[in-house]
Amino acid sequence: MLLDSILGMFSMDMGIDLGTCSTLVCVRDKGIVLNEPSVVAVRKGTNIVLNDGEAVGLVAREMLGKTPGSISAIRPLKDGVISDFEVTEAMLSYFIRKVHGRGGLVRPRVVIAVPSGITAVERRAVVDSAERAGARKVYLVDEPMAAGIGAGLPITEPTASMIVDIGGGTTEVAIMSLADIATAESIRIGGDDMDEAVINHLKKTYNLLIGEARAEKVKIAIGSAAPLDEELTMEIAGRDTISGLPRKIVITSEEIREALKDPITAIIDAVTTTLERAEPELAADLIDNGIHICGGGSCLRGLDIVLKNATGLTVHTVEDPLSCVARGTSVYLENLEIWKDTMDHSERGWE
Ligand SMILES: Nc1ncnc2c1ncn2[C@@H]1O[C@H](COP(=O)(O)OP(=O)(O)OP(=O)(O)O)[C@@H](O)[C@H]1O
Repeated sequence: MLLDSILGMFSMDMGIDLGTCSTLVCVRDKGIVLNEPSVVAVRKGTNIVLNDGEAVGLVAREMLGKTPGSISAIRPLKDGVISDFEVTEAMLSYFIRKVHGRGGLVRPRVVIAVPSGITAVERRAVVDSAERAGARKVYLVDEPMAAGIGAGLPITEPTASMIVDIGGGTTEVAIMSLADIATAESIRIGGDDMDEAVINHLKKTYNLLIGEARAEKVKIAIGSAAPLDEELTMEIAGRDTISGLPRKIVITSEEIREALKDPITAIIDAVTTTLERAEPELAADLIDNGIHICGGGSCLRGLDIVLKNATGLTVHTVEDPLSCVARGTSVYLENLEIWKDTMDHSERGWE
């Protein structure tokens, strides 16, 4: 333990929100120092990362449009968990190197936020990947706890705090009290499923094929969960599935809302089931404390309204909803000496 504290002085310990869409890294006393897409550019059909392992994150996304054909973009996390180990390791290793610098004397300790619903095997995979990517010691925290702490909720107090974190691949719902998760639900549905719903709608209704990036743009530009004061329209280009030729159409926010119904209903169901399973005392606290929503998906117009209607509780969107998990990991870093024994961690490493 003493050795670890001394080593800590020579390494730049970091907190990582390893997300399906983006990865954020924060460093003690410096806040968020990296925020890049969780994308890796590899030579097509292989796991070889381009540019000697440097084609990761923003660089990978930029390279994509420029040299199509020989390069494929891999998102190594799916539904919030690692779907491609080798590529995740390459990605983590690049991010750790970028933040820590090659000159770092000692390998860093790393706190990683993971979905609360992942299996022990999946947790192990995250630890192994981070260790091989250059971490000295790896600690895991549950995403809802990190989100609660990052949002400044009183999760260590004897009152209920409820977090709904809607990410790209997962939605995490948790009721917390006394620094522990009392009831939680993690579903593998998030913003990516909304994009897919947009793609399917356009294919089915207009025989128009669009890609994921364009579908995400539609969702962000005119997507909603509840009726808007002023409904919106948008022109969208894609490829006609019958003629094979490019074509443009105009779509409305009403039809996109209808298309998004399934993933949104799944999110609402996860929230109501969690509430139904909560201890009555904690459920009662939530009448005053309300629900806090975060993650990129919480920015969808009207999501707060449909959640309020379904639960009867006040719904607050946390400040800076995309970075609250990362901010929470940085609080864990600050308190690592006190909290580390309560956290899931790698058995190897020096202590
Ligand atoms: N304004 C917006 N309206 C709707 N959705 C949005 C908006 N901004 C971002 N998103 C969506 O939020 C999702 C990404 O959220 P976030 O960065 O919190 O996920 P992540 O942490 O990478 O994923 P996960 O937690 O599942 O691993 C994407 O699906 C993105 O399209």
